[in-house]
Amino acid sequence: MSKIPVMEIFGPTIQGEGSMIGQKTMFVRTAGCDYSCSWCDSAFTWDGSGKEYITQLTAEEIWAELKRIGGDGFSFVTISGGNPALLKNLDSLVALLKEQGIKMGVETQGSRWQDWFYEINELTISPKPPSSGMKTDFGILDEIFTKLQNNQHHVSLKVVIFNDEDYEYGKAIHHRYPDIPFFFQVGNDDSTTTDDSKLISRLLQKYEWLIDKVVQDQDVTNVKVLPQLHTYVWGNKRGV
Ligand SMILES: C[S@@+](CC[C@H](N)C(=O)[O-])C[C@H]1O[C@@H](n2cnc3c(N)ncnc32)[C@H](O)[C@@H]1O
Ligand SMILES: Nc1nc2[nH]cc(C(=O)O)c2c(=O)[nH]1
Ligand code: SF4
Ligand SMILES: [Mg+2]
Repeated sequence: MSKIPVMEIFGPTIQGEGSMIGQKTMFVRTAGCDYSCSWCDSAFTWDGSGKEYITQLTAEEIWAELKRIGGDGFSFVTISGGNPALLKNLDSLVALLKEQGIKMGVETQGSRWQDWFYEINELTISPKPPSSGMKTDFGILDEIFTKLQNNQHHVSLKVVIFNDEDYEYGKAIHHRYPDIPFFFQVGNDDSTTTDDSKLISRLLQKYEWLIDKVVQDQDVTNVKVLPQLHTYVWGNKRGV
């Protein structure tokens, strides 16, 4: 059986972001990313600092770990990373979870397509704005939405916003794919601090700033504005 590079498996917790916010879920976080966003809150998946936590697991071993820590108390699994879309062989995990009656969410930046996307119940595509330092490949992004358009697939767009330029980028993404549910997400520019009360008041201010922009903007109507809910509860803690 082929092995999947896994950084962490945790839960049950709640989905803190995007279209499934509040959903009780387990998480499987894969290792490795084709991007290196300047503000990545999960840089340990790709910058070498989490190397010792990476294990190579088969789909069956991941399922066994999910059951060991989650018991019968879950029916949803979110696969994030790193970029899980780098892994063609995640099809084995996706098939196994489907067989077990588990619904799945995936978090990816939209830089790669995989055929197993068709099996995902809630696919979140999160293109990266200028502040990340990354360049969006619109060819691949177009391909992803073209492939998914005739499927009853739940796919949404989520763009993290740190500044005005990011906001303009988010709008451009929304206007390019107007039929895809769109989420503006507050950027966390201090993803290492352990001072939770300082972090939360800062993130609340940023949330208010982002809400103000959206409510005053005549060019955007059908969008949602969300914080990373888990940071308000657990700060920058890992594995929650
Ligand atoms: C860690 S990424 C992993 C999945 C995939 N690589 C991606 O970027 O979509 C999961 C989500 O966290 C978001 N994220 C990463 N760092 C963040 C930060 N500092 N503040 C807010 N959101 C962040 C990403 O934009 C993405 O939507
Ligand atoms: N609770 C919780 N919700 C999340 N939503 C997306 C996450 C991610 O890192 O991909 C994440 C995470 O790490 N924790
Ligand atoms: S694409 Fe996602 S995991 Fe990769 S560096 Fe950017 S935020 Fe981090
Ligand atoms: Mg996270």
